[in-house]
Amino acid sequence: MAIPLILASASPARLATLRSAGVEPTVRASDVDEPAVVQRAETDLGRLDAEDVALLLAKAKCESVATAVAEDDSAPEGLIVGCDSVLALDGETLGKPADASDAVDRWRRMSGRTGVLHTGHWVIDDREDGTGATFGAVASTTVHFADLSAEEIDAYVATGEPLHVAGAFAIDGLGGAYVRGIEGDYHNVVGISLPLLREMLAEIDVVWHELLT
Ligand SMILES: Nc1nc2c(ncn2[C@@H]2O[C@H](COP(=O)(O)OP(=O)(O)OP(=O)(O)O)[C@@H](O)[C@H]2O)c(=O)[nH]1
Repeated sequence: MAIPLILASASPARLATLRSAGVEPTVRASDVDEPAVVQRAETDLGRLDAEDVALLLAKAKCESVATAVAEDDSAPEGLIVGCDSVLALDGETLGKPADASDAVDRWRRMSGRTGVLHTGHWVIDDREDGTGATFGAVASTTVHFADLSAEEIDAYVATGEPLHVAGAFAIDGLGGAYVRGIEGDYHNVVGISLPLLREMLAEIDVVWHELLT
């Protein structure tokens, strides 16, 4: 019997990535107000860098779902995993574009340049016989963007894909032609780093294949 995993994310890409690796999670999205969480933290701590933001939001989502699971007698016990992805470019932390105009502006800056896609991962061991551990980590992947003409940027944004993803690009989608290369974990760009998750679970003595259905 596989150890149950609860994915605290509405991301179809994270779900597909886990499924492709043989893990069938229970999806339970959080309703975290991400800008409010960041603003509150920066009021206390000052400006956060991209990795801090990704980890903070992954933690907030995971904890929100853990609270909901605790209040729901019908919810399965298991390992709760939350994630958040952001693109660091020129010292800025970029999530999903606000609108098409923002996506065009982003690509005008990304074209021919390099950014780093950080995905924060947070795990709460909510198993009945588990460790109760709650901890996080960030995986970072360097992304080299191709040189795009203004016409290519407009055409890509017009597809709508950039509007739904952090960094305004999907490496496994229509944006694949616009990524010249990466250094680091590919799935981390898509939204969840499988090797990092494997290492995190090893910290609580969970062996990866114990998750496989
Ligand atoms: N398919 C794909 N999705 C990407 C890529 N880069 C970022 N994303 C998605 O962009 C979204 C980043 O926004 P997040 O706030 O981390 O996650 P979300 O989709 O809002 O879902 P929650 O975890 O419920 O907040 C995630 O769904 C990522 O999977 C990519 O290269 N390919």
